[in-house]
Amino acid sequence: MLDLAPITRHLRAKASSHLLVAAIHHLKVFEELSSGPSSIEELQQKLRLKERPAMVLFPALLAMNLLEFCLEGKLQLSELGKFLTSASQVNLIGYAGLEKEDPGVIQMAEWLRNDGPAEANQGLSYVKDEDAPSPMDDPEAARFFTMALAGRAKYLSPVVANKISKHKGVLLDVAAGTGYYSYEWLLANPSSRAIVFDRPAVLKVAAELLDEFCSNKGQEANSLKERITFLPGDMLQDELPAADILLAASLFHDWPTETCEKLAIKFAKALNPGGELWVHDAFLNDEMNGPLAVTDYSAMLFLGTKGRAYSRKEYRSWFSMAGLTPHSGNIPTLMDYGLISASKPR
Ligand SMILES: C[S@@+](CC[C@H](N)C(=O)[O-])C[C@H]1O[C@@H](n2cnc3c(N)ncnc32)[C@H](O)[C@@H]1O
Repeated sequence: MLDLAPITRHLRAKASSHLLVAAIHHLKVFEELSSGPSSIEELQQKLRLKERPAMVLFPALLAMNLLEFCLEGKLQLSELGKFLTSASQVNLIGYAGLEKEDPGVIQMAEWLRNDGPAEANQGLSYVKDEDAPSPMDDPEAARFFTMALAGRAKYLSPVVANKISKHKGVLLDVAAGTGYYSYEWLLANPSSRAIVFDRPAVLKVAAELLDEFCSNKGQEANSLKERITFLPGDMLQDELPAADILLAASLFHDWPTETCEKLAIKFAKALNPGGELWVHDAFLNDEMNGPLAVTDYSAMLFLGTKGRAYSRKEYRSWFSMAGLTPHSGNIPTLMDYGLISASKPR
C-alpha cells in the first residue's frame, strides 16, 4: 500500500519552520547555548519554558541537527547550529530574520512562551475538557473536524485493524471520530462487537459514515450495524464500558501529560482481565531527538491541541503506572504512525 507520508510530512513541516525562526529570533535559544552546554532543565528555566513547549522545541531542534546531546547528556550547539549564533562571523541569523515577523512565527513564539495563547479564550483545540464549551459539541465544528480527519482514518484503518489483535469479544474505540477503525476491525473479526465512543455531535457524523461504509462494502458488511453501538459520552468524566480491546487512535497526543496519565488509568480500569490497550499514534524516539517527521507533527499538534507527540517510553511509563504490562513491539503503520500495546494481567 502506498505510504502517503510524503504528503503529510510537507503539511506538518510548516509549524516547525515557524518554530525554528521563533527559536532563533524570539527565544534566542542558539545565543543562550553559545556560552556552553546546558541541561534541558537549566535551559528550560533560562528561557522560562514550561514542560510542554520545551518538549516540543528541544526535540525539534535536535531532530534538525541544530542541537545535540554532549557526553554528560546536556544540550549543546551542533556544528550546524553554530551558524545560528552571532559568535560565528558567517551566520544565517539575518537570513532567517526575513521571516521573523511572519504571523505564524509570532504566534509560535507567543505559544511557546505561554504554553498556548496568551489570552486563554484564543486558539482552538478540538477536544472536550472540563465545563468549557467545546467545538466538538457544536454540530458544525464537530462535522468539519470529523470530516477533515475522515480521509486519514479511511486510509489507515484497514492497515491498523489488521495489525491489532484478533478477538471474539468487545472493542472499545475511545474518541473514535469517524469510527472507521472499528468498522474495519469488525470486518477482520466477524464474531466481535465494537463500541464507538465520542461526543454526541461527532457520533451523528460517524453513523452517516457507517451507512456509506456498509453500502460500499455490500455483502461483507452485512452484520456490521448489529455489532456496533454508538455510545456518546465524555471520556474524562464518564465511566467507560468494559472491553477486551481498547483502541486509542490519535487520542493521547491531544492532551497534556497529566491527562494522559489519568486516561491510562481509566482505560486500564475499563479493560477486562487479559484485555489489551492499543495506541495508534506518531511516536518520538525514546531519546527525544526525532524523528523529524514526528517533531514536525508535534509542533503542529502544539498549536491545535492541548498535547504534543510523546515517546513510546513516555506511553509505556503511563501504562505501567496504570497496572498494565507494556508489550515491547513497535508496529509501524503508515504516514509516520505506529502501534504499541499493553495488556491487563489476568
Ligand atoms: C484527533 S481526533 C481522533 C479521532 C479518531 N480516533 C481518529 O484517529 O481518526 C480526537 C477525537 O477525540 C474526541 N474527544 C475529544 N474530547 C473528548 C472527550 N472528552 N470525550 C470523548 N471524546 C472526546 C473528539 O471529538 C475527536 O473525535
